[in-house]
Amino acid sequence: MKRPKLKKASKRMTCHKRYKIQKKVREHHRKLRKEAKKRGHKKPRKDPGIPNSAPFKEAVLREAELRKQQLEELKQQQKLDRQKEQERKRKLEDNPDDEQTNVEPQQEFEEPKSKKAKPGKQNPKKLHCQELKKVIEASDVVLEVLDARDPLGSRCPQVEEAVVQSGHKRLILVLNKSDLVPKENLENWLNYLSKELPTVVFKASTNMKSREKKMLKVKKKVVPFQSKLCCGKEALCKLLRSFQQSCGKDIQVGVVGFPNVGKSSIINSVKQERICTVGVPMGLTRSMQIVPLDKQVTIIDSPCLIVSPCNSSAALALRSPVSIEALRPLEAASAILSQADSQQVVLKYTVPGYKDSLDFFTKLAQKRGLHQKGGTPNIESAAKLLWSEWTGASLGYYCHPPASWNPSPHFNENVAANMKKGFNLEELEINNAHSIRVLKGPHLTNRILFRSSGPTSGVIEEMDIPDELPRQKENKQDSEDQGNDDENKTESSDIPPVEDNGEMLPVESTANKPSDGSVTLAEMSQEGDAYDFKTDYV
Ligand SMILES: Nc1nc2c(ncn2[C@@H]2O[C@H](COP(=O)(O)OP(=O)(O)OP(=O)(O)O)[C@@H](O)[C@H]2O)c(=O)[nH]1
Repeated sequence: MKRPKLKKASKRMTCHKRYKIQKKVREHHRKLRKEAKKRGHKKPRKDPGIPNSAPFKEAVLREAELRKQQLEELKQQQKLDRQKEQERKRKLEDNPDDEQTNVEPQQEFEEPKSKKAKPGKQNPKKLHCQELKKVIEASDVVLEVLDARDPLGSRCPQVEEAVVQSGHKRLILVLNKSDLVPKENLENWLNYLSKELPTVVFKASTNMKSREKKMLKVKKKVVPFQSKLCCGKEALCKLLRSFQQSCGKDIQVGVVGFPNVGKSSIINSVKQERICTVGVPMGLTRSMQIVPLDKQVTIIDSPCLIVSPCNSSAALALRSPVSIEALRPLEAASAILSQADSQQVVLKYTVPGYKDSLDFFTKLAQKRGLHQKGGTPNIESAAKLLWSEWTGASLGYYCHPPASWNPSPHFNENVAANMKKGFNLEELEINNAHSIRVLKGPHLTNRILFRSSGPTSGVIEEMDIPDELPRQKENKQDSEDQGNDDENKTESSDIPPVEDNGEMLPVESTANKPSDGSVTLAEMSQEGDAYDFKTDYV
């Protein structure tokens, strides 16, 4: 006989009873606190974080983020190992007599180990390239994310060529970080880039904290997200949908670009959720991540493009995800400074005029109170400060677009026309105009004119990456051999050579003359060292 279903007892109670319980709970907590106080326990103090005025705030955050990532990966690895061990034990327990199964699980267990060992031995840059190629191959539309502060410098001819050669893929340029450049400049760039490819003006949401995330989920209607923080989302989504409708099939959209241009931030902004890892450290994304936008459109996040060693020192300094210690800060910062407008630099950093980069770093160190023992200005710290600001996400610098339109070699008028097929470009134009209207430009003192080095070459073929890192190994060996000698070296050993008259040698010449046996920026890249994966991608 079927039993009638019992109705669940209601948890409702009288207010009197509820308040009584709450009071009891409060009393209980008070008692616990009192007892803890008696035992000498103090309430743990809240971490106040790093103040904005702290020097190297971004560098410190970067390192903390990397450490966190490494820890998470280690935990994940340990968890996987534990799971495999448990599985093996369970199989052994199930079939203790079966010799074959005794052997097989062992092999099964060992095989992934050897597979896992491979990536460690293989150059991690190659893995990076493999992932990137997978993303490009899987995509119908490739979004090339450009930093609006240097759009030309964040274009990668190699990726564009790969997309053009595929024949059927489409390429869209996304001008991200448009909040960091003056409006007129943004308009000029939009006009310039739109001649070649569909271009979307974008400003990704940057401070989407977990609290905001919760708020989004709870109060779906009162979302401060779109209006306040993100700009260009509608334009991008409508553009992708217009293409999807013209294709009549589901589409995959790959997001590619150099480190820190905001690929993951764009995906998070479009999804209005913190799905992809975002942060100031360069090269945070290490593998592709598939994010469905809706039923028809899927977005794929990709690891950053690898910068080729043939680029200028400034391009290497701005786009190589090396740790600040691995990079020679004075060399990197001088390369950046040499391409910036000196008057605006003076205005931004509120230092008196400077003769050369060494003079500037000395003055900056004095201004910011960066001193070594004995009170001499710590110019290396000043250089690090400048470098971390320029590779961070808040400094507003901008470049002028070329006077005339010079299409990239792989683009001709036919290719450009082909790339625009299937998109609703009139709608895009209206949406872009709206985005520019809504955006506030950076403050006058936060605008530095920068001379772009032109498109940055990227490495997308695995074979272009060396297997071994001979120089790095040599250096390691050397430093081990030198032992205590190195420890005795002062910080000044990193300072680039200075001419007799006190002037610092040009960046290129200093790049060729490492004073302490360490490799220069260009050398590091050539030998696969620009990405210090030991430090950044353990
Ligand atoms: N001001 C501003 N900052 C942005 C914008 N988009 C991203 N950022 C910041 O730029 C930094 C890098 O953003 P990510 O989304 O991690 O960049 P990514 O291209 O995915 O970086 P990788 O993982 O290195 O490839 C973060 O600190 C973001 O907060 C933007 O539109 N405006």
